Amino acid sequence: MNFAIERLKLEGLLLVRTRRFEDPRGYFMETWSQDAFRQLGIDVDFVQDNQSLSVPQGTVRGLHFQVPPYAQAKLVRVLQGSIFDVAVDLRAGSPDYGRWCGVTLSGVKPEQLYVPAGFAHGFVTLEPDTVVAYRVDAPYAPACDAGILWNDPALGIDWPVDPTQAVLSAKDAALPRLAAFSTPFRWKKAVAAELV
Ligand SMILES: Cc1cn([C@H]2C[C@H](O)[C@@H](COP(=O)(O)OP(=O)(O)O[C@H]3O[C@@H](C)C(=O)[C@@H](O)[C@H]3O)O2)c(=O)[nH]c1=O
Repeated sequence: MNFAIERLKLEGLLLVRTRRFEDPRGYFMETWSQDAFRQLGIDVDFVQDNQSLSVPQGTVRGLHFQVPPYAQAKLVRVLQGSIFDVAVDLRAGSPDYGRWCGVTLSGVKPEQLYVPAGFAHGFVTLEPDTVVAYRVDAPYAPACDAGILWNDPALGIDWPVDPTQAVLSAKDAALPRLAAFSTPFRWKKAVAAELV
């Protein structure tokens, strides 16, 4: 088994550690294995791989999620640089609703964050030229794209960035606060075949 999981403080949120085989050439590691993940209790069918480069340190992307029927679970890793990666529980009825959890991920540590559907996700880059890669289990569906303002005081996220230095897209800077989402979502699993 090349993977081990650590349960984080929000139910379902996992830190996935990967065995790295090092030799004089460098290293080899698996980054995802459907069989191994199933053995660990993570039954997920990824359908899309994403990658982003954030040039300035202090780039904030998030907090993002897709609403049903295209809600997404995400497996996030950093290829280069480092991030403070954050997930916010948006599952109606969850004892953790509205609570956040953050972990540092970097290109030099074989760790990934597994974020189940029902969470908003975002990160701030801690170094210039940071490359983030993640797999998602539902396709991109712009009509289902949603987000919450990264520094909504109601969330109280302790972002390791000076807010006046944070670099955001215009879209992310204009996202609503959590209080704007009054209707709880039904976080049923997305069906890729529904995409036309
Ligand atoms: C997310 C996404 C975006 N796009 C396009 C839309 C847009 O023109 C351009 C940039 O999109 P965004 O500004 O939303 O990219 P970005 O801010 O990097 O969005 C990502 O943020 C992180 C935190 C996540 O969790 C991801 O799920 C995703 O929402 O890429 C796709 O074609 N496919 C996709 O899956």
